[in-house]
Amino acid sequence: MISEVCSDNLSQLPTYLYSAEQTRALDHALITKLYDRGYDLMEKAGSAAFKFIQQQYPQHRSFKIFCGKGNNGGDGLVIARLALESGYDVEVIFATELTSPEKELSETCYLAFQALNKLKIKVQSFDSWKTLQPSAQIQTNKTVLIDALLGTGLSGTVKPSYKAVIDFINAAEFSAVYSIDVPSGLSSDSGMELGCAVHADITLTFIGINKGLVTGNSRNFTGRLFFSGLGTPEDIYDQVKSSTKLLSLEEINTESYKRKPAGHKGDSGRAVFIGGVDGLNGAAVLASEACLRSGVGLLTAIVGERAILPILTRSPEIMVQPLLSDNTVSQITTSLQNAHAVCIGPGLGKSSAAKEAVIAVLKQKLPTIIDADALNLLSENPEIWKQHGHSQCILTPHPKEAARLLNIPPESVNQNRFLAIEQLVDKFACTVLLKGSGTLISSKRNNILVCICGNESLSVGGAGDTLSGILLAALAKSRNALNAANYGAFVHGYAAELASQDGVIGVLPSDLMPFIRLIINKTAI
Ligand SMILES: NC(=O)C1=CN([C@@H]2O[C@H](COP(=O)(O)OP(=O)(O)OC[C@H]3O[C@@H](n4cnc5c(N)ncnc54)[C@H](OP(=O)(O)O)[C@@H]3O)[C@@H](O)[C@H]2O)[C@@H](O)CC1
Ligand SMILES: [K+]
Repeated sequence: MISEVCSDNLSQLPTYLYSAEQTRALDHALITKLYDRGYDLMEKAGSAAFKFIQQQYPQHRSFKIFCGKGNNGGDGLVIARLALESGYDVEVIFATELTSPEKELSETCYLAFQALNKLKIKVQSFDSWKTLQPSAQIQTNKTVLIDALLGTGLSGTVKPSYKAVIDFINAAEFSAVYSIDVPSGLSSDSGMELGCAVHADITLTFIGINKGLVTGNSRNFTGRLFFSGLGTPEDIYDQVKSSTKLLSLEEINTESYKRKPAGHKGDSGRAVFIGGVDGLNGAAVLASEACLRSGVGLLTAIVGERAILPILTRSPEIMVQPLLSDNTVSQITTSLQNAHAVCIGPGLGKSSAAKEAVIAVLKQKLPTIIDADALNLLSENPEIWKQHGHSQCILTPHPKEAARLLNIPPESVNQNRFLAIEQLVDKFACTVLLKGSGTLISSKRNNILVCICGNESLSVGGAGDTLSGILLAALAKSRNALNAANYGAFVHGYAAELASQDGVIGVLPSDLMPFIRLIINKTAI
C-alpha cells in the first residue's frame, strides 16, 4: 500500500523515522530475511515506483530517467526496463559519462543495467544527451522526468557534475518531476539541500521514512511525499531501533483535555499569560484568545496597558491586568498563587521588569511555557536558568532563538535540527519544541517527535503567539509538559491546514481560532 505522508494519514504511517544509516540497516535486514540478493529488493522498489507513476500520470507515455551510479540509479534503471516493456517512450540519461559500467556502477545497479541492456536501449551521459538536443528542442510536454540520481547514499555537498544536472532539471519545464526515494541533493538525515536539490512534484520513498524527509527544508523539494513499505514484515523494523518518531494522536494522551460533565471552571485549568507589552500588544491578544479557544477554564492576562482594551473587546472572559513596572515580582507571585500553568514571553520585551518577571515566574516552579523575549532573556542572562530553571518548562524557540540559547550560529541549527534539539534538551533539561517546518519536540535524550502538521500559512507574525496560547491551555489542563507540547503542536499545525482550504496566502493566525476549537472538540475524546 502507498500512503501520502500528511496529517490526514498519520494513523496509517509508520511510527518511526530513520537516518540514512538506519535505512541501510533496514534494507540489509530485509534482504537477508526475504531476498536472495539486493537486486530482488531493487526490482520490488522499481516496480512499485513504476506502477505508482502510471497511476499518477496515466496520460503520460514518455519518461526521461536521470540516473546516478548507485542503487538509487538502479531503481531508475528498473523503472526504465518496465516502462520500455510496457511500450513507453524512454530515455535513460546518466549524470556522468559511463565508460566501464561494471566498475563504475554499484553492484546492484549493475545488475539492473544488464537487465535493461537486453532491451538494447541506448544509455547516454547528460553531456552528450544535452549536446545532441539543445534545450529548446527537449520534449518536456507530457513527459515525466524521473529523478534517480542520488538517494540515501549522498554524502557531502553535491559534486559539480551532478549539480549541473540538478540545475537543468529545476530549470526545465517537464510536466512532472518524480523523485525516487529522496529528491536528489536533499540530505535524508537533516532535510537540508546539500548545495542544491531537485524540486520534485512527487517523491515516493520506500521501506522507512527518512527523518530528513519531514523537517528542515524538505517540503521545498519533495512535493507530495508518498511512502511504500514494500511489504516489509514488522519484525524487520524491530531490528533497527530509532529514537525519532512521527507525532500522531497515538503519542498524545488526550484524557486530561476532556471536560467533565459536572466539572467546574477550575477543572479546565487556570492559566496566566504574561507578555504583550506596548508596541507588541497583538501577541497578547492572539495568545489569550487561542488559550480560551483551546478550552482553558480561567485565564488571567498580565499585559501592557494598551493590550487591555483589545483583549477585553475580543474576549471579555479574560481577567486582564497591566504588567506593573515597579512591583512586578509581587504582582506575578500573587497572580500565580492558584495557577496551574503560566506562559511568559510573547511580546514581553526585554526591559528590567521583563527580566524580573521571568525570574519571578521560574521561582514558582509551575508548569511554564517560555517563548520569544523570555527565551532571549535566558540567552542574554544564562544565570537566570542556572539558578531557577526547572524541568516543568516548555521552551519554544524558533531556529534563531535556538541558536541564541545554544550560542551557535543559526545556520548550525538549520543544518541539523535533530542535533540542535538534543543539545537544547541536554542544556536545559526540560521539554523543548523547536519550531519550523517539521516541528521537533523532545524532553529527553534519544527521544524526538516530529510534527508534520502545519503548512506555510504559519510563516507570518503572530503564528508563534497563537501556538503559545494553545500550549498554555494544554499545559494548564494536563500539567504534563511533553504531552502539552505534543498536543499543542498537533492542534496548531492541523488548524493551520484547515484554515488554508482556500490557499495558504493571507491566512491570519486569528483565522485559526475556530479550527483550534474544532480540532480540540474532535480529538479530546
Ligand atoms: N539497499 C538496497 O538494496 C536498496 C536501495 N534502494 C535505493 O538505493 C538508494 C541508496 O543507494 P546507495 O546506498 O547505493 O546510494 P545512492 O543514493 O544511489 O548514492 C550513491 C551514489 O551517489 C554518489 N554520490 C555520493 N555523494 C555524492 C555527492 N556529494 N555528489 C555526487 N554524487 C555523490 C556515489 O558516487 P561515489 O561517491 O561513490 O563516486 C554513488 O554513485 C536508496 O535511496 C534507494 O533509492 C532501493 O532500491 C531499495 C533497495
Ligand atoms: K532521487
